[in-house]
Amino acid sequence: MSQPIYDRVALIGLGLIASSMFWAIKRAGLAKEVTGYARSQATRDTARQIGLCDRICDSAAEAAEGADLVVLCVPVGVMGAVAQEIAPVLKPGATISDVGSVKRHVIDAVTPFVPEGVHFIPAHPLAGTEHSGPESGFAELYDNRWCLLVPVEGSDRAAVEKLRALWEGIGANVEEMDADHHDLVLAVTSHAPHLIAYTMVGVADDLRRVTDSEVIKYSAAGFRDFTRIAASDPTMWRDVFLSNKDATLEILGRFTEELFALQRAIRTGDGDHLFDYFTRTRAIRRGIIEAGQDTDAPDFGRGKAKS
Ligand SMILES: NC(=O)c1ccc[n+]([C@@H]2O[C@H](COP(=O)([O-])OP(=O)(O)OC[C@H]3O[C@@H](n4cnc5c(N)ncnc54)[C@H](O)[C@@H]3O)[C@@H](O)[C@H]2O)c1
Ligand SMILES: O=C(O)C(=O)C[C@]1(C(=O)O)C=C[C@@H](O)C=C1
Repeated sequence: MSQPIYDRVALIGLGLIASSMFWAIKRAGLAKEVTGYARSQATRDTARQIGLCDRICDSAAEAAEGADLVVLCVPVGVMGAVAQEIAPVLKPGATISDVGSVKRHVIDAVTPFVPEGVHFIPAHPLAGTEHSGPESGFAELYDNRWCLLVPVEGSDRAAVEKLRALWEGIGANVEEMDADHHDLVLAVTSHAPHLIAYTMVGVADDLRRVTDSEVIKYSAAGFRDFTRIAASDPTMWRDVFLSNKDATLEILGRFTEELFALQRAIRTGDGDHLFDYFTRTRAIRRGIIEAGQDTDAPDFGRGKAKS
């Protein structure tokens, strides 16, 4: 057990990310009290039943009042509205943070409501699953995963370091990044891949009408991975795409160009193009495994990839 970093932490929105934060904060003893609030009565009831948070409140303002750290764990599209709701009760010197998958939009939406004397430090843990809701969280979610802090101009360094200590205390490796750069990187590594998975599963579903249940019956491992990603929360991902429009469209444009080139290589029988392309992409995968970034990958061959 560590020393508490904050006396009181408030988690607004009690889904996968908040519930995992709660269990990890408790595991390490990083806060004296954690309060929580979710919009629906059903979620609050479930949270109480499973012992999520020390105190479940019936409004966001009640949960945030007197907190030293308030973390917005709601979909990106409602961050601004929730910040507006809690702004009047935030205590001077408190930190307000978020976990949204997009940063520029959240900064623009929340900043107007941050009271004088309150520190706003956006964050994004690069960890998740396809599950959502209060029962989906687990203490180990952030272990050895990145959490990116995106301090805004003039952020108080002591407040940033305190938030860094919290994320490190719950298992994450922390780095700082500029908001626009974050949104471009995540468009490549997370947002576009999710859209591609949604599309692939949608195509297979259309095809299913022709082949009956064969798509499901014979679904290969690659396709099953797509279906896992495509099972992610629709509200969360709708908001991600609508709020990271430019970067996602830029990456999808490049994706479409490369897809056309591969399509052409198949049509014209250009095996060299296909072979060179797949050799390049294989090296990327091996690089990720060698860097220890894929904790799900089997151990065999790790660090011993042949060319
Ligand atoms: N799931 C992931 O893989 C992942 C990873 C990193 C970051 N994120 C980000 O974390 C945030 C939360 O995602 P999650 O996966 O925990 O979602 P989730 O669907 O599991 O939980 C979201 C919670 O927010 C509540 N909520 C929605 N609107 C609200 C409102 N107006 N006021 C109060 N509560 C409200 C919902 O009832 C729910 O309890 C999102 O911004 C998402 O972009 C998600
Ligand atoms: O592992 C998964 O299921 C995820 O999709 C997690 C994932 C990702 O794309 O890596 C999803 C959204 C985030 O904002 C961060 C992490």
